[in-house]
Amino acid sequence: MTVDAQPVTELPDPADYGFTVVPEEEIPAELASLVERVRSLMDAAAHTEAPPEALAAAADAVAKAEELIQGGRRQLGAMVRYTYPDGSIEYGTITNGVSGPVNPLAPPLLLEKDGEGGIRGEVLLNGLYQGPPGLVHGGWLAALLDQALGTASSVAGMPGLTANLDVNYRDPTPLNVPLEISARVTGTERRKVFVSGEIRHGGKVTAEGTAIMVRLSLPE
Ligand SMILES: CCCCC/C=C\C/C=C\C/C=C\C/C=C\CCCC(=O)SCCNC(=O)CCNC(=O)[C@H](O)C(C)(C)COP(=O)(O)OP(=O)(O)OC[C@H]1O[C@@H](n2cnc3c(N)ncnc32)[C@H](O)[C@@H]1OP(=O)(O)O
Repeated sequence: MTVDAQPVTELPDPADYGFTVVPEEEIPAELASLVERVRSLMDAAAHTEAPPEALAAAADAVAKAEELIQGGRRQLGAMVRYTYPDGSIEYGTITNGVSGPVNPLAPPLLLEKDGEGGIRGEVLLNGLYQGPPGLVHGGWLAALLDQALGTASSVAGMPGLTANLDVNYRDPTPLNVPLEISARVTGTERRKVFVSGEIRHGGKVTAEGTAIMVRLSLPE
């Protein structure tokens, strides 16, 4: 396979393209804690069997909480800048639906470099991500793989968009247990970056995927 999709030495800075960039370490602790609280609230709301009066009182309290944080809304495409322990930098959308640090919908997914050119991470999916009883929804597994595959391409210096994603489900993936995610670049051809990755539970692959990421072609 030819190697034309050369890694760039420095990632493009989204600020040069008009996006707000928030360094991860500058996300207020109070916001992180609110997001965690909302995640927990979503799980509680999805599973509650509390009586109607309690539900009505809870809805009122949530409406009040929402009022408190209105006014001042972040730019839709705002990005977060992560600095890895080796000093290298990575960008993501701050509200990314799979890994955005301020998005309560995103399961807390932290991806780090695996020391061999790829990335790895751990995630625990609760009942909010359920498909079949007790099992993770296949769409969420595909989303997690997509994110990991995109990040693998990006940390290799070749950020891009997913053109094609191919997922195989090998074994049911249980809820409420730690899952391991890994991904790496396997080849390049012109702007195409080929990536592969897996989700494992207890060392066993439950879902695996490959993708073709097409490197961003940015205006000069
Ligand atoms: C703006 C500044 C920002 C700076 C950012 C800095 C840093 C990083 C930022 C972000 C990236 C980091 C992490 C992202 C992590 C995760 C995100 C998850 C991933 C996603 O959630 S992402 C959303 C879903 N994704 C889409 O929304 C894509 C919609 N789509 C398109 O936007 C176009 O379709 C595109 C761009 C894909 C290609 O369009 P294009 O015009 O640029 O290129 P073109 O068509 O010429 O294709 C070039 C070569 O790819 C081959 N090719 C094309 N399509 C193919 C296919 N389907 N299957 C097999 N091969 C295919 C061609 O055959 C040709 O190959 P060949 O060289 O052999 O001829």
